[in-house]
Amino acid sequence: MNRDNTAPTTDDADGRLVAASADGEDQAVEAALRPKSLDEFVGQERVREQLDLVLKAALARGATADHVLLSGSPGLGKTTLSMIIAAEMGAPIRITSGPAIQHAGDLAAILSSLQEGEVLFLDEIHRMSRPAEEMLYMAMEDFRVDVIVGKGPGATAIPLELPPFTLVGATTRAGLLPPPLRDRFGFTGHMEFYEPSELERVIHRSAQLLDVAIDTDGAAEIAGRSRGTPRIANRLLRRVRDYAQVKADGRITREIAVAALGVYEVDGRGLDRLDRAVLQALLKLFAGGPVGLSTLAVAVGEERETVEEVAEPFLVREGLLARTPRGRVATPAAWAHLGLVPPRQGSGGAGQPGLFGT
Ligand SMILES: Nc1ncnc2c1ncn2[C@@H]1O[C@H](COP(=O)(O)OP(=O)(O)OP(=O)(O)O)[C@@H](O)[C@H]1O
Repeated sequence: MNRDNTAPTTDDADGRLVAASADGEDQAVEAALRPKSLDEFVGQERVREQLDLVLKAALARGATADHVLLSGSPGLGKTTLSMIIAAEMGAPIRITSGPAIQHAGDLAAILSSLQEGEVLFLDEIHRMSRPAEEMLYMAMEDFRVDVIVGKGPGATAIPLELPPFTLVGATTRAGLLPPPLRDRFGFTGHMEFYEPSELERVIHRSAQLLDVAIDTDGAAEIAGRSRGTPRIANRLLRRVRDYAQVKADGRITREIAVAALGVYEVDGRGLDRLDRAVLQALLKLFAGGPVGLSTLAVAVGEERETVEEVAEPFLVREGLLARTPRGRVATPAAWAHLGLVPPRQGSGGAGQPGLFGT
């Protein structure tokens, strides 16, 4: 395998234990934990089943598999799945990413060195430069690129034939892809967040590979705090393992997992210190809102972008916070989660009586 670029998306890789994007340690350990076949890949039943058909049909025809687009949040297994596609097809894989391809020439160099049937994994495909994107259209459709030689009026396009290859594009936001690019994929798989029971299976599998003893309740406890994301589940498992080794006999039980994740400030629902600070400010200082984003950010001493991009998406997904035209509002579940009682209707607070029936 060839990795041209290892830069992860860093939008929330700021050292948080519950960040969905990969940090350096993750990258080192992940290779060992990645499932190697579709059978080993946990969850994502629909994508797995559809992909299985696509790959088996291509194998039966003796052809290269259709181009595949995988969309979904960081850490849900897009890179893993691309490696599995290559393994199932018995093909080598080349890994690169949109931000690493700034010029069409960068892409031409990669494409022209591919072997027949090779899988090209292009992470963050929505961040590729425009000229490279246009070159990719032709490469995907006709297995051909025009290499421009020279500059200005004397420039000439030299057509270059490419061997058939399978492009696996990954994006966190399929909606950002221009339709001509989206349309050139024969198969699109949308990766969903994982159910806790699926994450439990991921955790048991990883524990076995890491040679860590863990019981059912211990795995369930970690799974429930992993925000639907295998990468976070694997990371929490490693931190709980550390705790179990230092403070106990190395075996992970529910009690150990609860104590360890308490030390790391990841609560029962997977919220960390920042998430809880935002909720606490919203509830305690603004009686549940509505309150403007900037005001909320000042109250927690963070940048507006940090609150909006790092903390809020998960709080919204969990149904703890709502973004409304009048500002941020806490839901009844937020009060319950922090063990607080919402103010009574018409009690004069900044709350918005009636919005959630509180
Ligand atoms: N379905 C799964 N079963 C078991 N482990 C998984 C699964 N999906 C992901 N993982 C594990 O989670 C980690 C992150 O997965 P991966 O790197 O494939 O995510 P990604 O979606 O490509 O993330 P990014 O968008 O940040 O590149 C890997 O260690 C992988 O082993």
